[in-house]
Amino acid sequence: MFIGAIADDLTGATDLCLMLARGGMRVVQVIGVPEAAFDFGAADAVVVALKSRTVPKEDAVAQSLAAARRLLDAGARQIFFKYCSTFDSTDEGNIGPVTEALLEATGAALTIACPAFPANGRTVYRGHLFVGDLLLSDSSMKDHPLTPMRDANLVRVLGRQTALPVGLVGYETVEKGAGAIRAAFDRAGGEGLRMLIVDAVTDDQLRAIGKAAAGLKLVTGGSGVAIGLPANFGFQEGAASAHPFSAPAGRAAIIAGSCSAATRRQIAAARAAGVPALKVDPQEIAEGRMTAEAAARWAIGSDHATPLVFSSDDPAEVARAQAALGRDEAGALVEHLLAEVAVRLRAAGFRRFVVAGGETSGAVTHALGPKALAIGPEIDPGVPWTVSLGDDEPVALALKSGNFGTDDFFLKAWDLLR
Ligand SMILES: Nc1ncnc2c1ncn2[C@@H]1O[C@H](COP(=O)(O)OP(=O)(O)O)[C@@H](O)[C@H]1O
Ligand SMILES: O=C(O)[C@@H](O)C(=O)COP(=O)(O)O
Repeated sequence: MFIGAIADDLTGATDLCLMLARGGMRVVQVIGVPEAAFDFGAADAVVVALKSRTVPKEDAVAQSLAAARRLLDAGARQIFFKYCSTFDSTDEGNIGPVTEALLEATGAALTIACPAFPANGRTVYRGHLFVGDLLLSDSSMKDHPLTPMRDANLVRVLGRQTALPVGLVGYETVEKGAGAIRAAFDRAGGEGLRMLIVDAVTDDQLRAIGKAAAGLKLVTGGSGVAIGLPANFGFQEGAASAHPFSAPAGRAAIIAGSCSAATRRQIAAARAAGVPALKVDPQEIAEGRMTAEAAARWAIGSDHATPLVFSSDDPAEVARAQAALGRDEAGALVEHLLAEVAVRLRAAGFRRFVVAGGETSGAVTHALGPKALAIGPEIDPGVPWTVSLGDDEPVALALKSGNFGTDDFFLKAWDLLR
């Protein structure tokens, strides 16, 4: 194993797997901290998918450390901590505390933090994160149900999450290439800095950052900064690496718990194209007026190829549900219901699921119970099809990050399985 990665959510893990596979590596995604006896097979890179983005920071640190120990014991040469390309976190964490713990576990003096992912419009300039043309704090991420992002200055955001000194490697340095970037790392290390936000606006800059990071025991960021890492171990971008992929036959459904702008557009496009959709509302769930049994029965009874069950709503409605129920309770009610719907659908013969939302994907995947996922073809940047491994009843899962994918994602994803 060359790269051992820890991802703070399920969609982020598949996103990273896709990037490493495109870099020529054989990649396996493990669900949750693997047991000591877990057989990683011939994987060049293993991505452990946690659901640690919004849990209390102590839990996130404990889970991440347990995963890191397994990966280091299995021989991982470099540890990668994957978080969201929109730096989803709160002032408590979990990016800062987990990075601190992983620095200690790996014995690394210094690491980088780079969420840039130009293919999906995430760029970092002078330490500020942009989503498309907007600063993070002006983007729809300011209204995220669990991790509203209202400051685009990542040095400041990360600085609030850690007592360790945070610095910046600016655009002028990154432009000069890997040698200059490595020299900046050395200088920063000499000054006692421990975490460096790194500017990047293009894939070529990310490749240079990856090359400069060859000597770092710990790298942190979005999947974008992983673009240059496989080459450090002799792998070639584009080399055939994916597991042979074949999706199990069976019925299909779309399950959406993301309230992100892209997911809401995708739902609108699917409905406009005639996909039947059932909306589940947190207050109806809390009052027992909507149940998983009823939602699953609706999907099973549908004569459409890909019925859609969703909770996604606009910021005003999310705020209303949160005011009535509490933020975490509203989220948990929806996650549990959608996960149970998936379990009931599988029992009824459904074998193909598109799931929208990182927390939602975590809940659904944990409920379905696979231990690992094999990575299949790319639907859109950052979103591959996957198939569950070591499962009596394998399922094909497309775990879509809330803000990824074109508007027709829920319509076109199935074409790759035909
Ligand atoms: N209508 C709603 N009201 C309140 N919370 C909701 C609603 N729909 C979904 N949620 C919660 O919002 C969170 C969305 O997070 P996630 O699934 O990670 O999506 P994303 O990928 O867009 O971040 C989940 O915890 C989900 O249960
Ligand atoms: O880096 C990214 O943007 C994604 O891989 C990711 O982690 C997104 O998380 P969700 O939007 O919560 O799915």
